[in-house]
Amino acid sequence: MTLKLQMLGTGSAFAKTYFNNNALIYDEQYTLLVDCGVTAPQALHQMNKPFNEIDAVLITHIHADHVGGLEELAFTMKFRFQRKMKLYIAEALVDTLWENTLKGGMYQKDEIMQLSDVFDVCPLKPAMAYDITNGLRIELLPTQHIPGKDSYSIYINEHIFYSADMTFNPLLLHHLVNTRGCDVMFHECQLEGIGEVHTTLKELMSLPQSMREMIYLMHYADNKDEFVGHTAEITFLEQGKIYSF
Ligand SMILES: Nc1ccn([C@@H]2O[C@@H]3COP(=O)(O)O[C@H]3[C@H]2O)c(=O)n1
Ligand SMILES: [Zn+2]
Ligand SMILES: [Zn+2]
Repeated sequence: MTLKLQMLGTGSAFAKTYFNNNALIYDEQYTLLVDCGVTAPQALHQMNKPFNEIDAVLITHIHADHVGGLEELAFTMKFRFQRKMKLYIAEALVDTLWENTLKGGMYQKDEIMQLSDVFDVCPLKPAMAYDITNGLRIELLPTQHIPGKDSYSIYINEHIFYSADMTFNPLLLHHLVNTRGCDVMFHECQLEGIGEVHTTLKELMSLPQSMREMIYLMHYADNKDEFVGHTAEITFLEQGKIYSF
């Protein structure tokens, strides 16, 4: 199963030269949007890709750079394309996405009263694999990001780890490589400072060479170019480029 991945953006939450860290995953004619941040509508517009060319959206956690574009996506689907997009979301996030994020902007008496009025909601149980298509299997892995906040990484097709936002978890990374056949990691990265809610480049550099070779960095700050050439075997993911795995 070969998948294609294209980052809509590779920036950290407040980056200004990169769009939010959101991805398109392609399996032949099927397109899954992974996270839909504030900048996702603009990024898709620049790629000439209207919302109705996307089959489903999956969200990893509730921060504006991951869900801030959902209101525009859902309104556009409802009023312009007259249909709902499929929304893959951890079951623990369903109520809070509506009550604490979307309801304020989207509520409309008798028309939009709940999340299922604007999305075809598909709640996912963590640590359970789901076949989205014949060639795309996803599993949400609960990971630490912000204290008390549910947040998930994604394990794709039994060999690709997509961290989303998380603090460094070398035990999980070793476990995935040693017992689950992981050989590619798209990992978020804080280039400088202490990683209170993110994983730092320094932490990723502390992994063995064999694991560094698997890592593609994403969710990085505007000064990323200062670090090119200083990441040993680790590679930077480039916004807009299509990768095959
Ligand atoms: N305890 C926190 C909480 C949040 N933040 C910043 O807010 C951003 C929210 O999106 P993010 O991509 O998770 O990155 C977070 C931090 O930049 C932070 O730096 N410390
Ligand atoms: Zn983020
Ligand atoms: Zn976050």
